Amino acid sequence: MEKFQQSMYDLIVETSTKLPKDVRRAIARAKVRENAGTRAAMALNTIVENIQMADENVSPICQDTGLPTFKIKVPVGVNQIEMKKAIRAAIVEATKNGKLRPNSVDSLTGKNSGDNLGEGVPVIKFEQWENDYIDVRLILKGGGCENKNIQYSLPCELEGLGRAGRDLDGIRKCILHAVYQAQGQGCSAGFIGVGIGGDRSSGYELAKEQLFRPVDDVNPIEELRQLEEYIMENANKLGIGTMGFGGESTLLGCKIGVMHRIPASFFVSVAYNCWAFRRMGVKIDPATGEIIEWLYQDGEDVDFAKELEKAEAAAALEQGDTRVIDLVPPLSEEQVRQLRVGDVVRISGVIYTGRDAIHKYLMDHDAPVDLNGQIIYHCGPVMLKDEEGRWHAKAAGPTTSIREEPYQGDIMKKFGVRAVIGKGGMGAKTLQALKEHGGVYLNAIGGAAQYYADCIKSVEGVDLLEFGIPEAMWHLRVENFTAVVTMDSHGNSLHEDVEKSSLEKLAQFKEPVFK
Ligand SMILES: O=C(O)C[C@H](O)C(=O)O
Ligand code: SF4
Repeated sequence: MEKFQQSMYDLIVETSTKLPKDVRRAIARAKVRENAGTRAAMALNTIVENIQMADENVSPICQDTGLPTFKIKVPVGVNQIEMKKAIRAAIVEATKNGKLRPNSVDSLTGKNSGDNLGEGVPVIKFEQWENDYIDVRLILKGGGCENKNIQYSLPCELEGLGRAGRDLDGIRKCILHAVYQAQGQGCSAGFIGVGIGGDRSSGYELAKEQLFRPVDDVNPIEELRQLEEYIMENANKLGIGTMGFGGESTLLGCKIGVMHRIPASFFVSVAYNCWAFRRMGVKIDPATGEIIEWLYQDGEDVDFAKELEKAEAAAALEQGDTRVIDLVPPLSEEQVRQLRVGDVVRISGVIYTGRDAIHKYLMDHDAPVDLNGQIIYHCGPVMLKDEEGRWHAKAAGPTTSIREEPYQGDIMKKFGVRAVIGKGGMGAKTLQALKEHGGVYLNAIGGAAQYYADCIKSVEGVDLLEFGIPEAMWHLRVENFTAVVTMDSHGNSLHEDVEKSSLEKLAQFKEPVFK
């Protein structure tokens, strides 16, 4: 087994940097559906470009490593303790090499361990089997989509859909509702795994297990096959679209599993995974530890380079009616008030990252830099220091902004911040503050971590690094950083509009389908 650690390192790097073929095909299908020229189509093009860049740079597709989860099947007699040690060592090495972001945080002190190890991290689950090889599967499921997982206890009342009872039709309603409530915040278009039955923990476990099924397999249970097909057809009618910009591609895959339950409980658990569906697997020789075969690599590969050429040609034709506005911070109130929902902005200059820890901190501390007229970027990048001690951004896409909702408006007013960049949109409190104070919300494309890292020309400084790499305030000099205005200072919010219209569309699925 002396090659096992290297094999695990290769698996981690491959999972973090290259999407498997089945996922690529699903994204390519979504591209065909999304109408050229819309914001959703533009977002999908950025996603495709990002996938391509991650391939070429062998760098993380998305900056969020998630909670690395290994599922391993071993022949009887294989030493699991040694395997665990090798996996942990491979995780540390991949983190050191910028293939993973240090993502393991002490829940009580908030301290980032710096190497992706911690109490219960990574997750490693073993099972024995009677085959003569080892099967290792890895999923890197990010936090934004994890936060959109949802569990229903039937019977229940669902907004838009009415009562969901303890039957297949009730399950149908829960799944549609799960897609609706995620909106664009889990970086749609997404994939869902559904677990029917079990208790609260085994139900979620089953839901997550479904994410290991190939996207294009067929459910062997006839009712579930029908339900999967129904969901794929109808969830895409909700009009949420890529990034929640509105559009035709909301769901890329739906896999449903079932287990027994106890008489009093009926859970439907839904695990939501973003488009950056990083899960991979290998077969391992138990004698040497070498990789015998890569999984999820059957079937046709998608030539994204060709797809991009087509998209660029279409975009050139559509350019006409899009306002593209160049912004160089510091921004004035007047400049910001000219921006309207739907405008595309291109930022050049220095922007400051700030996410959960920074927002909490700024509520009762001074800012480490003058933020007047400045732009805050909701982002926790992957950073590497070179031999001369200079920092480089290896992956830097936006994080889910709604988590900052309790703070954002107050912080914008307190420090004179004029714009925030993030993804998934923000709520009524922030919208009101944008109106009162003169501010704007800019939606970047979630998961496009290579695309945005490429816009970062230098790292000019960092404050509050004691919060850990993802939570520190990085000063990033960017060039042509592109984002879409989705909330403006005139009370308009694309997110509010899409949420409202998708709720109306959800209501069309109220009547029973599976009797
Ligand atoms: O932690 C992050 O970088 C982002 C997170 O995955 C998110 O979707 O909000
Ligand atoms: S930022 Fe988006 S793509 Fe990345 S892990 Fe979070 S939900 Fe997934």
